Amino acid sequence: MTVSTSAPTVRIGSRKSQLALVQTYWVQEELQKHFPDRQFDVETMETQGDKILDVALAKIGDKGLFTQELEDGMLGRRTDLAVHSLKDLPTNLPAGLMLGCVTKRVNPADALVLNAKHQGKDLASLPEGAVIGTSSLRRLAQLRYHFPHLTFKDVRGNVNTRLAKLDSNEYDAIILAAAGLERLDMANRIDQLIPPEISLHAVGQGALGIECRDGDQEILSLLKVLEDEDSRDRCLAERAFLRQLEGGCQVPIGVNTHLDGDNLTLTGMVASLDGQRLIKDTLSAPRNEAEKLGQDLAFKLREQGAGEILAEILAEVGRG
Ligand SMILES: NCc1[nH]cc(CCC(=O)O)c1CC(=O)O
Repeated sequence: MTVSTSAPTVRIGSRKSQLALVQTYWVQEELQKHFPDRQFDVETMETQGDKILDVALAKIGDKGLFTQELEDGMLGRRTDLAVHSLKDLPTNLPAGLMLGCVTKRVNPADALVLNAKHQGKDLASLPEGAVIGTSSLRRLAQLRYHFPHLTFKDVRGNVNTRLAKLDSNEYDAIILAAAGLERLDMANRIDQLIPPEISLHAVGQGALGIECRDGDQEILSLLKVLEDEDSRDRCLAERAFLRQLEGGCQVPIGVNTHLDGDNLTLTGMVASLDGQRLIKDTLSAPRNEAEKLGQDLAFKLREQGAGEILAEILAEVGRG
């Protein structure tokens, strides 16, 4: 005789933006496919980052702006896991929570999206003074360094809002993550994929990070089916690099990683806001030392002056 025990419903927290929902429904569907006897519900929440749209992101800093309400849900046991774009998940999580899973990464590169009047152009061939929309200090610093003929202007809002501003001629072009456009089925809007020699991507860009209560074995065993080991090891190295450098505010830090068998290579850079100075280096290590690799590269960049650049930015942006 079998006793039927009905396992509790698994509650998944998500932001409400279209991209967040696409990502969360994908996770829900995958979990449902692997565990047809379990029930998976989605609970949407609005985060601070969704509400504050009139202040430049760089000025707000990055203390869980897009994650805190979702984290409160898990700590208060109203939800069991939260789906994030990994790049929005701070490298230090609140006590009681952990990064439970990193999913298979899609293209981590940034993409140039042009206003229709510039069709066929790229970053190098855009006219002098063309206005590029980006709210990321990382994109700003690297693109200024390589393309001093361009001008840059902050752009906020979700992906659809930013595209609407571009199309209404507020900008000549904007920079977005290729991953977000792909997931929203708008890869056709990509005019140029920006190669790593020009701009290193954000830590964790293109992967989803699933957060859960620390040591929640039941949820962790479900999440195992979504884990991609290559993406995880690359992202762990990237996150350790950022954690070791970060002074508590959003700073121009970019990375690139690749795996060659078990050998993991990490390239990282720190740039000044004016794009005048850019410190960049590369290190490799066995993949099972991913986090140590990230830390070691951070120390290497500090030896080359990254600390001074970061201190200047902290002073400039006015937060610690
Ligand atoms: N901070 C916004 C954000 N967070 C994640 C993505 C895109 C998806 C990803 O990088 O995984 C975006 C939009 C963008 O940068 O264009």
